[in-house]
Amino acid sequence: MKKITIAIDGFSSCGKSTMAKDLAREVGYIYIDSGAMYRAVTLYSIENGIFDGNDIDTEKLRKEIRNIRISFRLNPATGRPDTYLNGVNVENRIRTMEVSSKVSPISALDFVRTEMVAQQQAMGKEKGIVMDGRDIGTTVFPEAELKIFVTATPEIRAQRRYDELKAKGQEASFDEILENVKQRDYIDQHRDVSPLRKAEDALLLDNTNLTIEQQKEWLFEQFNKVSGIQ
Ligand SMILES: Nc1ncnc2c1ncn2[C@@H]1O[C@H](COP(=O)(O)OP(=O)(O)OP(=O)(O)O)[C@@H](O)[C@H]1O
Ligand SMILES: Nc1ccn([C@@H]2O[C@H](COP(=O)(O)O)[C@@H](O)[C@H]2O)c(=O)n1
Repeated sequence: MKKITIAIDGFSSCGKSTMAKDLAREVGYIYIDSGAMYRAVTLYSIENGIFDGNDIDTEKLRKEIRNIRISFRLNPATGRPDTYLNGVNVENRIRTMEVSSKVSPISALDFVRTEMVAQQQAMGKEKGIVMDGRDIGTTVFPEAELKIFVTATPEIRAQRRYDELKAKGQEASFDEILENVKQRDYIDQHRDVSPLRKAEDALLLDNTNLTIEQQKEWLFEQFNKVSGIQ
């Protein structure tokens, strides 16, 4: 069967990567978490003096952006890809609240997006890829054969993230997570370059009242419909 490109976009913490990873594993496609790439640039910026409080030294980052290499390698223990920043595994460090609170302003910078989109398009040039993010169906792969746009209420998304952090034994505040989810949604939707929006030809999935199993089943159905006619 001919391989296709699958773009899964949507609001923060709504289950995009959960669906994308499951589908990619089942059908033998590559899975790329594009949000992890923006998070890695943010971590680099925090650790290399690009932030002064919340102020960003954009000129310094502009000079250094071409030297920021992001890659993914399968972690045999989790069966999922870990994120590497210039060869170092940063999977855990990019998931902190500090990175979450600084990532949206970094990802609004045009030169950051140009570099990330180029790296993402290179990763997907052979097709057979599931990529999730905010602009995959609109900018990175506008020709993707299957596009999904996922949403759920902010409260349910914050609750899911809160439960996840608690299950990992990490300190978490529901209110802080909810505020971060809402803030990122706002910045992501209102930035000038590639704002978060549903591509006209994307299928809308509101998974507020769906279980992980139900949304997985729905995605498989869409995949089978589209890949069957390629
Ligand atoms: N339908 C669902 N019901 C309950 N929990 C879910 C559902 N879908 C995903 N989750 C859980 O919600 C949390 C967030 O999911 P996930 O990381 O897949 O979201 P995301 O959209 O990729 O987030 P981000 O925007 O931060 O990359 C995870 O703990 C996941 O297990
Ligand atoms: N294609 C994308 C993906 C992500 N972003 C930005 O990164 C932030 C973190 O992404 P998560 O998927 O890990 O939540 C997100 O809030 C966006 O600001 C992006 O701009 N484009």
